[in-house]
Amino acid sequence: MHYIRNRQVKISGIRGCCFGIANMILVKRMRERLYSTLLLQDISFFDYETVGDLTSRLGSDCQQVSRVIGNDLNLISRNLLQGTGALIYLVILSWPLGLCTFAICAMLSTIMLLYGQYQKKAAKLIQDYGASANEVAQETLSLMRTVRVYGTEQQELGRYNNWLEKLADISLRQSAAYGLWNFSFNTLYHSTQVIAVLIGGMFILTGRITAEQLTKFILYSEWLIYSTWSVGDSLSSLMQSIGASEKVFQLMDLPPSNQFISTAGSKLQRLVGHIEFLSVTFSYPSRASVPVLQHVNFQVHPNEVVAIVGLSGSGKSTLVNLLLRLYEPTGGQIMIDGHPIKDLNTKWLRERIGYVGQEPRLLRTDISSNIRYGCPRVVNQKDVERAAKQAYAHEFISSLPNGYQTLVDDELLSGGQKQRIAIARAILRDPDILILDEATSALDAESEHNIKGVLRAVRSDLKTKRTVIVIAHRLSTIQAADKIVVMEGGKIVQVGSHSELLLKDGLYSRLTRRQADAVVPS
Ligand SMILES: Nc1ncnc2c1ncn2[C@@H]1O[C@H](COP(=O)(O)OP(=O)(O)OP(=O)(O)O)[C@@H](O)[C@H]1O
Repeated sequence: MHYIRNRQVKISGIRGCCFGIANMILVKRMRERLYSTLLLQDISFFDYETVGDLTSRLGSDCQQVSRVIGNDLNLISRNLLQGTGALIYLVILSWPLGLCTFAICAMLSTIMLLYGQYQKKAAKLIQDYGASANEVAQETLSLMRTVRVYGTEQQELGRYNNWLEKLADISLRQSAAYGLWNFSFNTLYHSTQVIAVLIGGMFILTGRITAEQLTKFILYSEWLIYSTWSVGDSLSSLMQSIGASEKVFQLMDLPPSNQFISTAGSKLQRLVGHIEFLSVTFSYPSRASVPVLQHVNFQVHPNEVVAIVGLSGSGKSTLVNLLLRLYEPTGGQIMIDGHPIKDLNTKWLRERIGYVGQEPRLLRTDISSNIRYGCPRVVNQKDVERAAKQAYAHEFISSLPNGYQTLVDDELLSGGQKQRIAIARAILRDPDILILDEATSALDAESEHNIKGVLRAVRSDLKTKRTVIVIAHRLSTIQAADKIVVMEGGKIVQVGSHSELLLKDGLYSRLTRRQADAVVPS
């Protein structure tokens, strides 16, 4: 045994190094593959999965899976080979003794398989609970301001502790199972030696084997038992890895969304910007039974500025989501320049749309890179600054110590400043269709005035004519729109210009009156 162990120690350095490298390569490949699969999923996929869960799959789960190749499989195969050799030699030395030892090893293997199965289940639970704990922590830390303002630190700690307790409970059971497994191993290991000495002693007395053969037998049976134990140990950790990896492999096997097949769909020579919604009906996949849009019909002519207004939750942003092909309509269809949107190449279409979302988020990089983000054409710093000027962002950017090179992230700028950067980003693309979803909601009165200026500039600039869709809560920003579409409960209830709609006693005039009342103190 000493000889075997010494040899194992000598080669373990080289083996450890090789498997360390293999491990590193494997983890990297798995993370790359998983990340690229996630990036190519439909948006609806992210309505079901949580960010904390996905990030822990990318992190600790990938690491756990790599142990399978890096260590366990290697140990299992080596010990299986050693154990089989030892068993053959034991049977040759004395078949009755050899069979007794084999029977003990079979018992050990059965216990080991049961233990392995348990470890697999426990590992899966540990990964799930760990992911849930991560999710809570990630959510709480990213909403720190809300937590602080509402004083919910203890509540959040309780939520986190709840998962930690579940984790501790399952880890405790896992340790107990490990103790039981080791106890069974020790008992069976010693019983091999007792059987060898008792039966072997009798065999020596009857002259069936010599004392030297019995000594060899005891040594080799130790080897066999050690190998069986080692296989069991590695198998349980292999099972843990498999338990942890199930979700990782499920995620890695997801096919990419069809919209990422670059050859799919046609590319028009140019995008004119004529948009038609024909009896469009839609429900979000995560709430399939709740209709969000019902038979929506309207059209936007090329170079028109169309405003969409309505109460909160009436489906305004959903219309834009469908136009950006983040979701597919469940009924009816959307036409762009006379072509069904689903027949157009998605990448080509999105490259021609500039979009400013409700809560634009910035990347942790400099302002210039944030403005250039995703721009499909080659642009220089002058273009960036021109776009920033049009978005009325140039002045505040220039006042920062490092100007356009200032490192920003989501926390370092005000809501209005972030929106202005997002508007500059959309303008820099020189899009054929510009979509501003509540782009003025976080802007102060002066900036709102400036954004109205942007809209005016967009309309009057004959060289850069484009179709513009504006979703706004503040009706004062969209009075000059060519057409105003009024939505209520997923349906279009009014369409017309500001003055036309004011003359009718409908939702638009009610909303306008309500906003005017809110501004003028009674
Ligand atoms: N990803 C989603 N999954 C399920 N339901 C959603 C999802 N996004 C929005 N909804 C639901 O769809 C409905 C319309 O939402 P939408 O964001 O389009 O309204 P909106 O008119 O833009 O509202 P607001 O003016 O408040 O932004 C709402 O009832 C909302 O709860």
